[in-house]
Amino acid sequence: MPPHPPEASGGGPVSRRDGTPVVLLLGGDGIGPEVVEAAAACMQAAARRLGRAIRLEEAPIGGAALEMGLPPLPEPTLRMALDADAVLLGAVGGPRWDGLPGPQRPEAGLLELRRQLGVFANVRPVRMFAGLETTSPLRPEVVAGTDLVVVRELLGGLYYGPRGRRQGPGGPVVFDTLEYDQAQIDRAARFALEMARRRRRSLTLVDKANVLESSRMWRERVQALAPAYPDVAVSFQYVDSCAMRLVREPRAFDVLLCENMFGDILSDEAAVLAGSIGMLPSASLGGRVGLYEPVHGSAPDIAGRGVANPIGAILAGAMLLEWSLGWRDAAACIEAAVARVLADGWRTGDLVPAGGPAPGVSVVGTQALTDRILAAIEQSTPQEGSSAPS
Ligand SMILES: NC(=O)c1ccc[n+]([C@@H]2O[C@H](COP(=O)([O-])OP(=O)(O)OC[C@H]3O[C@@H](n4cnc5c(N)ncnc54)[C@H](O)[C@@H]3O)[C@@H](O)[C@H]2O)c1
Ligand SMILES: CC(C)[C@H](C(=O)O)[C@@H](O)C(=O)O
Ligand SMILES: [Mg+2]
Repeated sequence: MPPHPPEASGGGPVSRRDGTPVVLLLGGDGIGPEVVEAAAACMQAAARRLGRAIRLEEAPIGGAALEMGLPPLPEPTLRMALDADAVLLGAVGGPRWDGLPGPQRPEAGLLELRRQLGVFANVRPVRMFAGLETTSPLRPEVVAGTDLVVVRELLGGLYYGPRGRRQGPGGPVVFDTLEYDQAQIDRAARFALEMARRRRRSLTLVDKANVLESSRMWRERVQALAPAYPDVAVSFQYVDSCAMRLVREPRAFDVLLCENMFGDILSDEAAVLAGSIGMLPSASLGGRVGLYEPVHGSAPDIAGRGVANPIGAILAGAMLLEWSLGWRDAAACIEAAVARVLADGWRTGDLVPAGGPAPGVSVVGTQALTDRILAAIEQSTPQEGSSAPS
């Protein structure tokens, strides 16, 4: 699925013309296009199973755009994203572009896209699927039953604060600034409290309030907002000890609310609880258009080999159907198909533990695993009570 110039697609919010939702696919770099192709096929199959349709468009971003002589977020790509009903992105970045200055790097395209879409709440569910317990390097009895969500603030903190270098009296000086205004904290905190209310009603604010002024303000604001959510148990945990507790007793957590950088780091750590980083999806919400991504990156070490785990992207596609299109039934269809295929023993290589695959497990590539999931979607029984708009 090579990206093509956005102009070629005709553009425009087709959903607003004929009722068919438009999903913009941004494959990006490395394994990004491989896993987005798998996720797009699953979204289409689930929609078809339920008698609906999606219109897919494609555009370049990141290194793929740079290779076309375009900036990392080309203007037509941004326009198509703003006009779409939802955006599914693979990953951006890779060693080929690591020498570029910050604003020209592929990653700058993704950060600008998030900012332009206004998606301040990044939801990263971490769930251990039944049957995968022995794939984690952690003990099965530790990871079994893990079911938590990292809510990562996505548009503030070190990622977007002033940064730079200057000459100081004793030599070069470098700075990155961690800055939040109260409104940014409040909207993320309310989002996480609402999410906790719909889950097991437990929220942990992850911070470094023993050192950072920013963290002290996050605590104050969560304490100020919590009384409006008397059904949610709110607790506070320093990020360093949270990193330890996450791998020691993951079932202690329900919703983890993090500022931007803490959430980035802890969600990659939490991937170990799900067996592999290739398993984790994410949804970036709260803005004009939802942005959905697997949590992993472009994995240059395995790109082009057809071995990437597509499940994180496929589950991100399911989140897209639920959160942006309101198709809970189609999302459930994909989630059940993934669970079924894993329970039947199908795995990509990243889910094989150091000692080798267990009896009954078959290790396959991206396409073969996707084909199994597609077959399971096609064989599924659509659930009652569709949440689809009629
Ligand atoms: N959202 C994004 O676009 C995003 C996220 C993270 C990193 N990146 C970029 O990706 C590049 C590589 O970063 P990295 O190596 O630190 O992280 P990474 O997530 O790409 O890879 C880390 C390790 O996990 C493995 N892995 C990742 N996804 C996998 C999958 N689906 N199936 C099987 N194995 C998988 C990789 O092979 C690698 O060994 C960098 O340029 C980075 O900036 C982009
Ligand atoms: C590629 C990078 C900018 C990105 C981030 O740090 O947000 C990635 O690590 C992620 O987790 O989506
Ligand atoms: Mg990350």
